[in-house]
Amino acid sequence: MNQPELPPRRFPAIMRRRAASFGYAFRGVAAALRSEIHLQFHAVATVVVIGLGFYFRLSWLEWALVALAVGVVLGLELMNTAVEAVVNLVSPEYHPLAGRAKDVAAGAVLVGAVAALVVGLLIFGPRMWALFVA
Ligand SMILES: Nc1ncnc2c1ncn2[C@@H]1O[C@H](COP(=O)(O)OP(=O)(O)OP(=O)(O)O)[C@@H](O)[C@H]1O
Repeated sequence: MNQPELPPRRFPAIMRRRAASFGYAFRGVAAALRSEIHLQFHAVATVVVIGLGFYFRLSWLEWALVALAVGVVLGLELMNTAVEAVVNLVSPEYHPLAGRAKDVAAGAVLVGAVAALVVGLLIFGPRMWALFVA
């Protein structure tokens, strides 16, 4: 008896496209890390914060807050890098709107960094105080 004809196997093709998208995203992160000094600084700060987190044995909730803060800052820094690249592409010459776009993108990073600083001070501040001062 003839077997019923199976539909074409599309699942692997979808998976391949997803994997390619992840590849492009990782390539973007790597390119930004190579070229952006601010992002390199945040990456080093992230490694330091993770080390401190293990040293001070953070709770799950504290790890969650730290992860959120780190993710927000790194994500905004990447978005800022993307905005700068697009602005440089479409407006290499001076234009007030180009300047505003770059300033606002930089402002977004600043807001995220201040929030992350507050989280860091609340979580690590008392522990540092107890370690070095008290
Ligand atoms: N094409 C432009 N038109 C108007 N103002 C600009 C333009 N390019 C940059 N600026 C102004 O100069 C500032 C610094 O721009 P720049 O491209 O040097 O970015 P940056 O924040 O120093 O980033 P990075 O150091 O990561 O390259 C901007 O925030 C903006 O105010």
